[in-house]
Order: sequence, then C-alpha cells, then structure tokens
Amino acid sequence: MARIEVRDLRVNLGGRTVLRDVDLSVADGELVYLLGRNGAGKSTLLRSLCGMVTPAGGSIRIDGRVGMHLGADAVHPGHTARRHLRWFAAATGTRADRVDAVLAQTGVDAYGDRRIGGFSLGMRQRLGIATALLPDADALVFDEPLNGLDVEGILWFRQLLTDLTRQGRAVVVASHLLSEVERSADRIVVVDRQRTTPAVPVAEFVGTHPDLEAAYLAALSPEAAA
Ligand SMILES: Nc1ncnc2c1ncn2[C@@H]1O[C@H](COP(=O)(O)OP(=O)(O)OP(=O)(O)O)[C@@H](O)[C@H]1O
Repeated sequence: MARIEVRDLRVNLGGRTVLRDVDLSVADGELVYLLGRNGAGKSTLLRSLCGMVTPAGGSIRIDGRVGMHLGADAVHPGHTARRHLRWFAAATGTRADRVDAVLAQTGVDAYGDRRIGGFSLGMRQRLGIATALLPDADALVFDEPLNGLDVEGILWFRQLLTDLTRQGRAVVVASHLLSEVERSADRIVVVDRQRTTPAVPVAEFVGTHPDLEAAYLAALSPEAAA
C-alpha cells in the first residue's frame, strides 16, 4: 500500500468544481512533482492531502504523519521564527527539541529570534520548510517552496528532497520551476482542466519531446478551453 493514496477525489470550492476524478499514489521514498497553470488546482490538491479542504467525493488516505508547507504567509507576523515553531510543535504534539534541530537544518537559526513580519520571502520560505520538517513526518507536502529561495537555497532544498526520499519518506511538491522538476522528480503529474494526468517518470513524460518544457506544454489543454 502506498504512503499516500488519493482515489476519485472531487473538490468543490466557491460553488464550482475545482478538481474531479483525481487519483494519486505516492510510495515511500518517492518524490512526485505537481505541475500546472496558475489556478489549475495544485494547491487545492495539496491542501486536500493535508485535511485543510473537505472533498466533495472520493477518498484520501495518508499512512502516518504529514509535514506541510502550504505557503510562505501561513504565519503570524508578530511572532519570532522560534516562537512560531514552538507554538506549532505544541499544537501538533511534536517534541520541543526538534525546534532547534529544524532551525539549524534550514538556516533559520541565523534569524530565529527576529519577528517574522520583517522576513524576506526567502526567509519565510525557509521557515515554512522548517515547519514541514518539524513533525519528522512520513509524508511531506510542499507548495511552491522554491519561490524566493536564493541560489544556495535552491541547491540546499534539492539536496533536502534527496535526503528526505532516501530516508524513505513520501514527498509531493507543487512547482513551476521545470529545471528543478527535471533534476529531482521521480514522477510528474499535471493538473489541468480540473483533472490530473497519471503520475509518470520524467523520462516517460518527456518521451519524444525535445525537453520537459516542450512535453509539459504539449500536455496542457488549449488555454482558451481551460
Ligand atoms: N477558497 C476558495 N474559494 C473559491 N475558489 C477557490 C478557493 N481557493 C481556490 N479557489 C479556486 O480554485 C482553483 C484552483 O486554485 P489553486 O490555488 O488550487 O490553483 P494552483 O494550481 O495552486 O495555482 P497557482 O499555480 O497559481 O498557485 C482556482 O480557480 C481558484 O480560484
């Protein structure tokens, strides 16, 4: 049984269907990237995995804990990074000593006692990544974690994803950065017209196209009909 199992998922938001017929399985040690246009439904799928959106149909099963980073702004600006993580640890029943560990792991320890309201986007992304790492989870979900990271941060995050999957964790990431997807995805899913394509390995997805970008563009529905 896969760590993450989504079957026939349907999600309605604001009176309209955002996702339908979504199936997705992610095994331990696997990194699946979600691609798709702005507004396609990637965040909605990730939020559904995390139990933050109630599906209108279908099922979602995740075996074990989920670590989540669903956006750089899901924090109280008046708190320090350390206080945010302590609060989050208490709220999720996580051992308090993991706060210092993830602060160091993500580099947030350099500004851990500053208020989040004064953080740059990259600093907030790192804090979000720290929050996802905090529960030492079996499954991890990251929504556009690369936006705002500097070059060293992007390299660091790529290595982090490799480490997380080598440790046997199931990881799902939404991103528009095809260069990163190409480098590290095990499988790719495109969210388009409320549906998802089957999760396939990068080489299979690219097929006879010259590169991932060409394959991705070919996989999209015509924009006018989206
Ligand atoms: N709370 C909400 N109420 C109503 N509609 C919503 C809500 N949240 C999202 N939507 C709609 O659901 C659709 C999917 O949005 P979602 O944020 O999942 O897209 P996305 O693929 O993550 O986009 P992006 O690449 O821009 O981050 C959009 O049409 C959006 O307007």
